[in-house]
Amino acid sequence: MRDFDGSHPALTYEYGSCAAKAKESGPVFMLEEVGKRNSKHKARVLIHGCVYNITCFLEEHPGGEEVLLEQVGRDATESLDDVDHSTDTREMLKHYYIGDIHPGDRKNKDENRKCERVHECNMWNSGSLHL
Ligand code: HEM
Repeated sequence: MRDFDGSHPALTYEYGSCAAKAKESGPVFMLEEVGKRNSKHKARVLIHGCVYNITCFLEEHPGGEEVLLEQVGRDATESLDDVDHSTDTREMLKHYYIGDIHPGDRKNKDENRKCERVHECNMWNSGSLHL
């Protein structure tokens, strides 16, 4: 019989005490790694030196799924910046943040840019969720 007290360890971390425990930045990816094994079911992109998993957003994108799929596994910075996206887009990206790109794979203009993330457990009091 499984000893299960109803609290999954991962969920405890994510939604319980993550504010105290969560690291400020995520894992570091090599560009090559971001480019591997992407699909509609696992869609990662690099934007300004930050790595995002946008799988859940593909179908929601107001500009269509296709344009995002073309960027999957790549540096989508220019394509994103070429379109007149609102500041909401930047806010939204924080929710999909999964890590940083290795400093050796960063473009110069991304050097001092800090990747921002939203701690889901903190959404209610961080002001990042506008009700
Ligand atoms: C992961 C990256 C992206 C996110 C989070 C994102 C998010 C959004 C959001 C929230 C909008 C609604 C309008 C706004 O608030 O600006 C939008 C619109 C749009 N996006 Fe993106 N976008 C991304 C990447 C791209 C890329 C790479 C392209 C094109 C190559 C693109 C093309 C468009 C277009 C054409 C619209 C306008 C749709 C319309 O008003 O009919 N987006 N996007």
